[in-house]
Amino acid sequence: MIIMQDLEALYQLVSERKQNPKEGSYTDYLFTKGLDKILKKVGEETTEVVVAAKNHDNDELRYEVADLLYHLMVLLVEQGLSYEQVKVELASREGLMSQFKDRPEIKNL
Ligand SMILES: N=c1c2ncn([C@@H]3O[C@H](COP(=O)(O)OP(=O)(O)OP(=O)(O)O)[C@@H](O)[C@H]3O)c2ncn1[C@@H]1O[C@H](COP(=O)(O)O)[C@@H](O)[C@H]1O
Repeated sequence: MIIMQDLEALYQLVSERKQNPKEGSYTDYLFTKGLDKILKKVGEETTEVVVAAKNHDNDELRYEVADLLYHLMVLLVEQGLSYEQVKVELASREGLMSQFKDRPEIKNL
């Protein structure tokens, strides 16, 4: 059993499923169904995160955030965007977040 220590490892596993489909794999099922199905799952899991947070249910929130992160990794692989590119984007924002009132819009940097 692989222990998913971070999102990079999860992304790699999902990516591997895309390259080498495995029968009975839920990830393979999503790729076979295609983008619309993946997007529906992202939307559904996002809503479940919102509801869990609204209900102050952190057990549920933990579970739903994990579901959402997994489905986001599937979306990245489907769209051909690497998790590394997301990390680079996050890194480019370092040091900007504390100046939230006067800082320029991230898209204008
Ligand atoms: N992290 C996850 C993960 N999180 C959630 N899920 C699946 O996401 C689905 C979400 O549940 P839902 O009830 O919303 O959906 P469903 O009713 O099962 O199916 P649909 O609504 O999509 O038709 C469940 O079937 C979960 O098993 C995941 N499936 C896989 N992974 C990881 O991906 C790896 C590879 O999985 P397989 O591709 O299945 O081998 C696993 O070892 C895990 O590490």
